[in-house]
Amino acid sequence: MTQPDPQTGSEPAKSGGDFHVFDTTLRDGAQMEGLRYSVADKLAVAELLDELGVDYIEGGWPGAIPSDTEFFARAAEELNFKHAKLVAFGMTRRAGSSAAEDPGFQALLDSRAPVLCLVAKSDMRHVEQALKTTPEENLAMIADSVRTGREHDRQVFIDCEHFFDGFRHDPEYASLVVRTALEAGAEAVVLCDTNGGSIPSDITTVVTDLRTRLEAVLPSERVRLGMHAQNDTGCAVANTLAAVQAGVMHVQGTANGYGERPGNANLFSVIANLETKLGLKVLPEGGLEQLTRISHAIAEIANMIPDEHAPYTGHAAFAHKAGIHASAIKADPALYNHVDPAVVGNDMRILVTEMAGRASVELKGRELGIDLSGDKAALDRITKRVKELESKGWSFEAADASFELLVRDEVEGGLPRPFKLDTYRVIVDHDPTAVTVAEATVRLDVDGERVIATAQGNGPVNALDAALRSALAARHPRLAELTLSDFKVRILAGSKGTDAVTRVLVSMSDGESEWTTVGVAPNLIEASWNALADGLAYGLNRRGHSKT
Ligand SMILES: CC(=O)SCCNC(=O)CCNC(=O)[C@H](O)C(C)(C)COP(=O)(O)OP(=O)(O)OC[C@H]1O[C@@H](n2cnc3c(N)ncnc32)[C@H](O)[C@@H]1OP(=O)(O)O
Ligand SMILES: CC(=O)C(=O)O
Repeated sequence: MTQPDPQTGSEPAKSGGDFHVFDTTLRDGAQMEGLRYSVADKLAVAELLDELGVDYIEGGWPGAIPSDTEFFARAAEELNFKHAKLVAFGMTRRAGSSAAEDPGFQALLDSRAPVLCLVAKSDMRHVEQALKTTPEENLAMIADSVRTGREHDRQVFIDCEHFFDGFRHDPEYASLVVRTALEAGAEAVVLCDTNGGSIPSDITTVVTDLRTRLEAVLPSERVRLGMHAQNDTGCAVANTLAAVQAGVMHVQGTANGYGERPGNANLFSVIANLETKLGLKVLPEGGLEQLTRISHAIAEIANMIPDEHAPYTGHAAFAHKAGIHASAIKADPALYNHVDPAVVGNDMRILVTEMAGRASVELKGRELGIDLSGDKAALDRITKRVKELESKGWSFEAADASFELLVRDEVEGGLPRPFKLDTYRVIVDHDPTAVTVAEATVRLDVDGERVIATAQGNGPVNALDAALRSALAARHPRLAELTLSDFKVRILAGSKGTDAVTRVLVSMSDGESEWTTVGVAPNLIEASWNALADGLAYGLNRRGHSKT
């Protein structure tokens, strides 16, 4: 790749060429508080990252962390990457020894990983106070470790810990560390903002100065630098891009930005920005479209809730709520999307709330397969109803099914209702010697016939659900396929504190898709009933109206 010129701001090259995307989800990402992968999890994440098309996957630190040693042993047998190379992370050999005799270094070779990434000290203060050795011995540790790795046919990367702080403190020494590693045969030297305290202008200044120093003593093609940014200033992605624009050709980061403290550079944002903003094709063909899927799949394996608001991959990354936005999107989605969401495998969504205008309602209708264009009167009525209901605590943005029921009420006289409620009654029976049970009785009008059913449950809503299903089972056997997948309650403070209302969101599934309805009432059971009854009615009608 031709490096962009930071002085002239010339355009970066259009192809990634020998640019590296280096993922450290399984090593640095695993240093995140609250995150713990099993070996099987790590194998699954590595496979997903290879599918995405990253060039290097750092799997952990064999020899230091027992489960990482096991991961590398299993990876050597079980993983068959299409594109990526597996990397074993470790540190340069200990002071006063040799890499050949250092047991830690030997464990890296034993891991059978074809690539090593070794952390090295580049800040003089760390050499003196943490390593407690001399500047010369630190350089010898780096050179010896790189050469020994190369002698064993390994590609070797050097991660220069605290590089930016070290360079500001002593630029001569920090540059000498990088030069020593490159001269010893390192594939690239990665500049780490370990404390994450830098901002983009710091990165540009340091990388530019460093390149000038190195290119004065080395051929420019040998000055191969990388960037590893922590997110302590919230600038990790911006810092990585600044480094690329200043000439680095290797970027490190983690899936969804997982990592120690506030995390690492979110590699998915970095990749998307490199491809769509800097014109660098860094993934194989088709990779970028997998970004959203792979981001969510890794979150699931990591047992983390996917970040709804993550750039590019979040569920809300292309969700538009404001009426004015929707009205422009109606003319052309590009007016409010910085890129086409499909490029990263995501979707645009229109949210209908009290901030909606007619355009939002029309676009949302289109998403649900209902053409409202040209029906100004219906658009006015629906927009007005949404605003009124939202002001009373309803929330349609998370309840598409309730919005669809409302729209169909307005334009089609409503979906056929499988039942009409006459009354219900719920009793909760607390017995200190037994499990508390709830009993519900419902009286319904089903196709003109009165049906009464009673059922028990572990709580009032569960009992109501069971009674309703029992009343309808004979006429609607498909009810058995509809399961309750989520139930959320929120108490909304009223104006005087005592007049609070309850909002319930009920999500249901028929095994193929999921839909959500909302109910609002001063009473928890009433709000739940409303959401539940609408959810079941919607589900029973679903085959006829396929989108939620
Ligand atoms: C910035 C980063 O995120 S780097 C990655 C950090 N990750 C981890 O630390 C996770 C895994 N770490 C571990 O399991 C352990 O810390 C081990 C196995 C590596 C070392 O454990 P111990 O031998 O008990 O040493 P301890 O953790 O107390 O201290 C680190 C030692 O490594 C030395 N060291 C630190 N960096 C380097 C380096 N780049 N090269 C050589 N030696 C180093 C320190 O001087 C210290 O030496 P000492 O044992 O003589 O005091
Ligand atoms: C190596 C590394 O993870 C860091 O310096 O942040």
